[in-house]
Amino acid sequence: MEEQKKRSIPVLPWMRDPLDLTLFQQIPLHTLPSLHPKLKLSLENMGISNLFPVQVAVWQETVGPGKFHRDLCVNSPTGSGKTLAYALPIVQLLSTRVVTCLRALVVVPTRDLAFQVKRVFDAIASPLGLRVGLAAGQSSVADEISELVYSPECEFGISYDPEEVAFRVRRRLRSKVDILVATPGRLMDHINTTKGFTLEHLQYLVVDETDRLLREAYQSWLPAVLESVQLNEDNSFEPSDSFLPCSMGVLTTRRRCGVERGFKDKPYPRLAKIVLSATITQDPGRLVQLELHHPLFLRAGPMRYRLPENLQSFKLICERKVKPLYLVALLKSLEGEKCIIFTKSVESTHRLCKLLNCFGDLQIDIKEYSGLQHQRVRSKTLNNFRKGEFQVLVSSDAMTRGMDVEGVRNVINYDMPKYVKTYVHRAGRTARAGQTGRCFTLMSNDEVRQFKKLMQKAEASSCPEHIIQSSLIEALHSTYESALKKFKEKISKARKKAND
Ligand SMILES: Nc1ncnc2c1ncn2[C@@H]1O[C@H](COP(=O)(O)OP(=O)(O)OP(=O)(O)O)[C@@H](O)[C@H]1O
Repeated sequence: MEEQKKRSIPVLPWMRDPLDLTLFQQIPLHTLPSLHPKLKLSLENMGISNLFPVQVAVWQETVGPGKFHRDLCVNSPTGSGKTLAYALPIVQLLSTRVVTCLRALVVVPTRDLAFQVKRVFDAIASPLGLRVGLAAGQSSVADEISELVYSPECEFGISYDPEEVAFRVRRRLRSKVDILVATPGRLMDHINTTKGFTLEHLQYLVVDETDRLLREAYQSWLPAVLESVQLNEDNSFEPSDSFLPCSMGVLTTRRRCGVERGFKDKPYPRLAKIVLSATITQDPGRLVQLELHHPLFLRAGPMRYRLPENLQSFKLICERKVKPLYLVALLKSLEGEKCIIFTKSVESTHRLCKLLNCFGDLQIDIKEYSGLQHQRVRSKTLNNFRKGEFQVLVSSDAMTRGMDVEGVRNVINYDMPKYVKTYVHRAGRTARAGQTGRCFTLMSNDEVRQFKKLMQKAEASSCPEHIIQSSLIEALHSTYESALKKFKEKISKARKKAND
């Protein structure tokens, strides 16, 4: 009944006829004739020789024949290369810019994801002389401001007209960056309080992990951005793709023009948008907030949720009270392969990590990554995990969205996810970029049915049971007893310390 009700929720008309990404092939870089040579070189330096299907499709609709006449809504699996799918066309389209000002804004939900996306832009935009900024609370607001805006000296010569002087002062501050990667909170700080920070020249807006960003208002960042841009749209009307400085050092932005239905074919300048997620929302009420222009929906196949092609899913059935034993046995069998364990909450993450570290003979370096930790600690842990300094990360769902760590061979759901979206994002930390990967989900007998339903929504063709020999579990019992004792001692010591 509930399922039927959900199915009957209407979707927006443009979502009913998607462009199927599975019909696109990977293509070698040299077959893209318009690709900027420096961009091609940067990609080659990154070890990239082909573009993935989603990247080809977005390129065609932006730089290619589509010419960005429509906004794009992209629903493509985890690890399919969505970051480069938007970064490449934006960098190519900005490669002819003359003066630096903020032309592209990429909004992502978390700070670690913002660092990751900035790194991708840095690699391809810097060789073209484009500057990329970060507004994610990585440093103090003052430091961040100094990286984003500056005041050019003695630029306009002498003037005796007070109106002109006031105008010049207002316009004095300039952007240091062409592209900004931001989290909503810091973005709003800059919109509201940073002098000289302006979105008036913005031409491209990317909303990554759209469903997550639309789920929470985050200080109404989206209306604030659209409003700041619209203020300027009223003043700039000439359709052109170029960005020219005009007289007196003041910049005029010429946004891409579009032909909107209901506007009697009148072209008007607009902000071009790309919104993406592996689990895009279909909720019309949420999607309309994005004010997409004649949107084109790009989706991989007919299903709403799609798992990476080379992902294998397994279920591991055991009684609740012996779950830690099964987990330890599983970790031992994975023989030090890079692995992320997901739990249901930050508290569970902390406890499980502590408990695993009490297993003396496990000989696997295990670290915690959760919202309970200070951001600095979290980022350091993630960097060390990336570098391969330890093999197992125990994480809360802070890690699920977008994070790309090379070489993660296995994901373990210590706690079964409640929602298919959570499964998709957790499992998607492995089997990225066409690699193989496995996702194990621990569950008790009474959770099996619920898990089956969840997997059906994710179009998982099969999810066999992973069997762990009972002899292995029995052999672990005594180690578990002493680990548990050690764990309890540690917990009570920590409590005592906190109370002192
Ligand atoms: N054309 C390519 N060739 C080889 N590797 C690529 C290519 N494009 C992207 N990659 C790599 O694929 C991995 C996944 O890319 P990315 O993080 O953009 O995926 P995503 O679709 O955004 O995933 P998620 O939905 O989890 O955020 C990255 O390590 C990236 O470097």
